[in-house]
Amino acid sequence: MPKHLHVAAAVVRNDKGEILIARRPATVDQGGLWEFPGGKLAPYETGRQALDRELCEEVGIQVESASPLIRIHHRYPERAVLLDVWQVSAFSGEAYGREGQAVRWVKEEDLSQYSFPEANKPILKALRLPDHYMITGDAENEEQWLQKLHVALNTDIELVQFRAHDLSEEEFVKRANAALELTRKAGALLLLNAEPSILDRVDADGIHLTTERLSHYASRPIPAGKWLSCACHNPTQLQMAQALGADMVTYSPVLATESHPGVEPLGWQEFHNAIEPIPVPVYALGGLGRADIRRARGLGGQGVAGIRAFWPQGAV
Ligand SMILES: Nc1nc2c([nH]c(=O)n2[C@H]2C[C@H](O)[C@@H](COP(=O)(O)OP(=O)(O)OP(=O)(O)O)O2)c(=O)[nH]1
Ligand SMILES: [Mg+2]
Repeated sequence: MPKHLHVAAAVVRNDKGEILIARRPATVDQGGLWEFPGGKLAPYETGRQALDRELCEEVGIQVESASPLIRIHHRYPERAVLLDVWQVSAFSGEAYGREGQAVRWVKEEDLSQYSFPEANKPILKALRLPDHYMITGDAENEEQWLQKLHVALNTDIELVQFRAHDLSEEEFVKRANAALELTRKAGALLLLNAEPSILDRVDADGIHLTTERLSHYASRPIPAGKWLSCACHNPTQLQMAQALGADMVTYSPVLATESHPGVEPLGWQEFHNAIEPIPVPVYALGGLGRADIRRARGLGGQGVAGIRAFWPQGAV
């Protein structure tokens, strides 16, 4: 049985929005690669305590405010690690390599130019995803629907799943192209809840697979440059989504919802237990709203997804 290491690591941002990375010495595990500063938990330390200590020891800063980002279980040939990754938004001190290692502040969009350990891949995804994910709802007509999308994008929606099971394919494509114009202007991502082949007709940012569609694929059905989201309701489906290389998943129903009466909710404990081994950003879905984002993140999720909580209700 390989040794299992619990490691706390931090994505530290400065006030220019840049992220702190450090280079691992050539001689250690994953040597020569860039990393987010951090290290192993000492006995009896919590992740947050280890984070504070390691950042002080390695890069000379004092953490003032941190929140959980993602937990990643990963198996290297030599050892298994649990990366307990935090986002640090406030700190004091000037970062430098206290152990002689190179450290750099880099723009988020430039992180992909650096080589990180294999386990870090989901961190780079989680960083680019917001903590709430809007699924589109109804409107009286197309014009009002686009108006609602516009209103949502003007508030703080950065990730949209276009879901409309009652439209014909032609109508869906037409509306998706109109939606794409709005999301592009707003700098938001648009995922289509449809067959992956729809990307030939709409150059959206990605696809959301229903659980039913998820079960039809043995490998990733869209290119790496597009985002793949999957709907999951049990641990087996989470594993299937992970095997397809999903970039994010929704997990539901965490609480009871009006849209699925009679379906037994999973509850928060089960949400946490199910997603813990899955190194993919997970949005909690089902009867949740903005007030639940902190809880979802505290339990290892990326945030909350929903229709009702985010899609403008009534006339706009
Ligand atoms: N700190 C950190 N470790 C990472 C990252 N990605 C990744 O796979 N790891 C792995 C590499 C190592 O196997 C383990 C971290 O262990 P470490 O050797 O840095 O721990 P440490 O700082 O406590 O080191 P030391 O006191 O033993 O010198 O986690 C990352 O982004 N940051
Ligand atoms: Mg370290």
